[in-house]
Formats: sequence, C-alpha cells, structure tokens
Amino acid sequence: MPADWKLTNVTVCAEDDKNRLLLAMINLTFEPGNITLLIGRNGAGKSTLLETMAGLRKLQTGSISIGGEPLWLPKRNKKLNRSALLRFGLAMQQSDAQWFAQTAREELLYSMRPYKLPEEETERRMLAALDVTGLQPALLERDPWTLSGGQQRRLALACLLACEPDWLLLDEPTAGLDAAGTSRLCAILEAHKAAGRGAVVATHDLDALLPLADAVIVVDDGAVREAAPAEAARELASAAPQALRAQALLRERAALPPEGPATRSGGALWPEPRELAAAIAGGLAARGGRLYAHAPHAGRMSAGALRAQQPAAKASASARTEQQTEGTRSLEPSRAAPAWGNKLSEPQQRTLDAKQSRWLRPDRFDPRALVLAYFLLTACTLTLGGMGQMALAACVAAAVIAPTLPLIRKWLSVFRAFAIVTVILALIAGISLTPLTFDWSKAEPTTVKLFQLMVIMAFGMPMLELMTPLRLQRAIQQTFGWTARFGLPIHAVGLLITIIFRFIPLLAREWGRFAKLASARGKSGSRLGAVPITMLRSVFIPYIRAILRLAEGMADALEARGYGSMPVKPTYGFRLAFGKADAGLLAIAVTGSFLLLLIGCFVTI
Ligand SMILES: Nc1ncnc2c1ncn2[C@@H]1O[C@H](COP(=O)(O)OP(=O)(O)OP(=O)(O)O)[C@@H](O)[C@H]1O
Repeated sequence: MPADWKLTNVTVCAEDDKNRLLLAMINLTFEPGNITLLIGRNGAGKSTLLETMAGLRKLQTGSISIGGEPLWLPKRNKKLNRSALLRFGLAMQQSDAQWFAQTAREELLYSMRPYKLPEEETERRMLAALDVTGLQPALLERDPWTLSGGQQRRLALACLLACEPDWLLLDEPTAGLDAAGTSRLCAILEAHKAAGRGAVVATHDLDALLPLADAVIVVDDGAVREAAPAEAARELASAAPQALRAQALLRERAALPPEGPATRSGGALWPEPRELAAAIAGGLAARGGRLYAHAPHAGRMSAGALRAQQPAAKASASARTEQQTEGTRSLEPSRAAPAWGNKLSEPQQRTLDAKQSRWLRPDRFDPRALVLAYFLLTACTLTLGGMGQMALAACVAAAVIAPTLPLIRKWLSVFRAFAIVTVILALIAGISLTPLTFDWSKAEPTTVKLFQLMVIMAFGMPMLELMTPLRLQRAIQQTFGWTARFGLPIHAVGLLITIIFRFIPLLAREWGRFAKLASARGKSGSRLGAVPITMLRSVFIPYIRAILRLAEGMADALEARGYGSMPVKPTYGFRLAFGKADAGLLAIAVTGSFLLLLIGCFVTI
C-alpha cells in the first residue's frame, strides 16, 4: 500500500565541500493520492530535494522514511534500504542522458530488472507503458540515442511507469514535450493519483501542472519557503482578472522576478521583456558593467530609481508572503537555520568563501608558476628513496598542499583508493609462499616507488584546481608560441594538452553521474557514488560510449570553430604576467624542495 513519505530535519551538503549547504532543515510530509509540485527559481534546490528523497544525496542530518520504513538503513547509515527504493521511480532532469543499453527494449527491461517480474508480466508492462506514453512498439528496437528529444523523454517516463511504483518523482517532466505529450503526461499523473499513488514533481510549467496539483511547495535557496494546498494558488487564479496574474504571483514568490519596474502598464506583475532588458541594463550600468550598455531603453531607468524600488518591492513581496502563508501550512515546512554540531553560520560561511575565492581562485596563479613549482617539488621527491625519507617527504607535501585542502577534498577518495592499492601491492610483493612468510626487504622497493608516486600525485592535485584549461593553453602559447615560426605545431600541442587537462575532471564527473544513474535505476542499496560489482558490466560500456560521445561533441565544436580547416591564429585575449602570488608560490616550492633535498642528504633510512 502507498504510504506517507516523510522528511525530518533533512540537511544536505555538497559532496566535495561539507561547508556548502544545499538543503537546510527540510521538514515535509507527502501523502499518497496527492500530486505535489516543487517550484522555485533556477538553482533553488528542487532537483537536489528530489535526489535527496530518492537516496542519491547523503544526509548531513535528519531522516527520510517511506511508510514508516527508513530510506537509509539505521545501522549502516551509508547503505540504502532496498525495499524502500522499490517503492518509487525517479526521472532526473537529464533523464534522456541516462541510456545504458543498445535498444529501447533493453532500457525498459533494465528498469524492471530489480522487480524480478515473470517474463509475461514484463512484456505486458512494457507494451502498456509504451501505449500510455504514446510510443510505437516499433521504437523498441531503436537505439534510444537515435530517438528525438521528446521521444526520449517519453521513453524515460515509460521506464518508470513499467515498474508501477507507488511514488513518482519527476524533475521537469514537461521539458521537451509537445502539447500532446504534455497532456498525456497530465493524464498519466491523474490516473496515478486516482490509483491512490503519489507524485512529487519539480517544475517551472505551472500552466500545465498547477491544475492537477494538490499541494505546492516553494523551494528557495535550499529551504522550503512555503508549502500550501494548491487550492490556494488556484483560487488566486480564478479570483484574478486573468489566470496569468496568479501565476505571475506564484512565479514572483518562487522565481523572484527582477525588482524594478513595479508599476507596469495593465498592472501586470511580470515585467515585459523590454522592461526587463532596461532593468538589467540599468543595473549593469550602475555597477559599471558595459554589457548591454547600448541596449534599447538602457538607462531609461536610472540606477538610483532601481535601488529605490528594491526595498519597496522586497517589502511588498514579504507582506504578500505573510498574508498567504497564514492558514496554509498543512505541510509544516521549516525554514529554521541549520543547527547541527559546530557547522559554520551564514556570515562565517560567506567570509570563508570570500577568503577562499580570493586565494584559491583558478585565475590567481600564472600556470607557468604552478608548473615550475610542481617540477621543482617532484624532481626533488624523485631523488629520495627509503621509507624514512618518503615518510618525511609526505610530511613536506602535506604542509605544502594543506592551504588548498578545501579545493582538493574531492580528490581525497582517489588518494585513499591509491593508498589501499599500495598496501595491497606491498603485501603481494612481500609474500613468500614456501614457507608462507612476509619479507619486508622484498616489499620495500615496490612500496617506496608507489609511495613516491603518491607524494607526486599530492603535489599535483592543487594544480588541477588552480589552473583553468584556457589559462594553461594561453601559457603554452605565450611561452612557446615563437617556435611556430620554425614549423613546430605548438598551438596544436597546446590545444591537445588543454583538452587532456579538461578531460580528467570530466571523466571523474561522468563516472559520478553514471554511479548515480546506476543506483537510481538499478535500485541498488550500495554505498552512494559506488557502482556495485554486479552492475559494473552494465555501467562500464555505456560510460565509455558517453565519453566517446563527449569527445565527438568536442571535436565537432572545434571543427565548427575552424580548427584544422584553416590556418587558425590563436586568440590572444589576455596576457599572463608573473605577480606577487606567483612569487609567493615559488618561494613555498623552493622552501619545500630545499627541505626535500635536506631529507635526501641527512636521513638514511
Ligand atoms: N554536488 C554539488 N556541489 C555543489 N553545489 C551543488 C551540487 N549539486 C547542486 N549544487 C547547487 O545547489 C543548487 C541547487 O541546484 P538544483 O539543481 O537543485 O536547482 P534547481 O532548483 O533544480 O534548479 P533548476 O530549476 O535550474 O533545475 C545550485 O546552486 C547548484 O549549483
């Protein structure tokens, strides 16, 4: 039986930065037989909330349960409860980028696999899901990637419906659908609701989905700003002279339209595109920006007028929010500030962010200074040998990279994996079978070499974060551009290095995405971000295909920009110059290298 979905004091942080709060103290209860809309501006946290409900984001605090059953297993907090996972289906925003298999049929079968259905039932559900989403059975043998955007959306929905889950979590389900597709989606949701099942839908498409909704939740800046029965919103729509007015009001509360033109012709709440352009241009002009400086109407609204209108607009928005919140808190949202452990308060967070962004910005250092510092430190590390020397070298590396810790935290799992591999290989290298003994003298050379690699890797990690591909390319062009006069393909080499550099984080990110998809679609209760061994085969090949597609897209983009087809002159949009920060960086690298050399000279173990 479908049952309540309950979130209690849920707080979520970014995976790679525990100080970055994505959701703050969410308290919500969703009831079966209801359709709840999540609305809010871009970046408000709607997708994050849906992914959290689906167990794709780790909870910092709080708990989630479905029908009283916890989503996360209480004793092994890192593992998901498989029986809870089988109760819902999630269609992510880029559900059309989820394809694993060669054909649409295999995709549907893959989605239904965790439910272990008999063959006949599987076939019946597959055809029913196609029928209800308006897809022809002939499409079953097609590669999902060759379907149109809208057809892929429909297929993603069919994959969910074929599993007949109690709950549907849909992220922007109408995006890319034509009018017929949207009304089909609405009919599907109505039928789902009539069957006593529930749905939570993140959307910007109020026109299509508001009429179906039972409740509307406004998400703003990672918190639930307001939760109200949809009736209140619909009443507004019927009371207003035009439905658009109510929708504009909702949008205003969810998406905060640019403040400024408060009184407009016809009293519309949503600004006309021209007014909006003028407001943006005025705002930019006030801040000294020159973009749009020549836009029509720019300057019609003075910066002073714009500023003067902001407090008034804010005050009226908050007054409206208070009025409408009264008596509509059936879902008990909480906007309380996060209050766990000794996490940072908002002002502290802002100060920390500001400091980090000042010192650890990717445009802070000249890539040549970074490369030089890296070469110095790694060359000195390579002169060392012996476990004692390497242990001290690791201390030097830790001291050098410590200030960049907030940036490189996301690489620590790679580092940990490498350390585990080192221990395993050292054990293997040192084991003698006849008799079974461990000989450290045999294991030591392997361990020292791998340890050395680890230290070199540690020195390199901040480089990946402190240098953008464009600045690296620029550094190569600026330093070695003169060799092109002698026919050396330096610009092509620079581009190649940059692309490789760009691809390393991209590969990691794509793998993370596939791990998420595998968990969501495979209903695996394994640790977040980890692909279970049983799924490796089904994930690895699609992953390689996705990477090849990425490479193909990149090649097309380069070709479109003229690389390879005409004598391209590199764009010298900016010049790099050594600054104080670079001098500081090199001073640290020279000191570190000096210490490493001292270790090499005076430590003999
Ligand atoms: N892994 C992450 N690390 C850091 N920030 C993240 C991460 N995931 C999401 N965010 C941030 O959280 C915020 C909310 O993102 P989310 O995708 O939930 O927004 P949304 O409301 O769904 O927006 P849209 O309407 O554009 O789809 C964004 O600012 C996003 O950059």
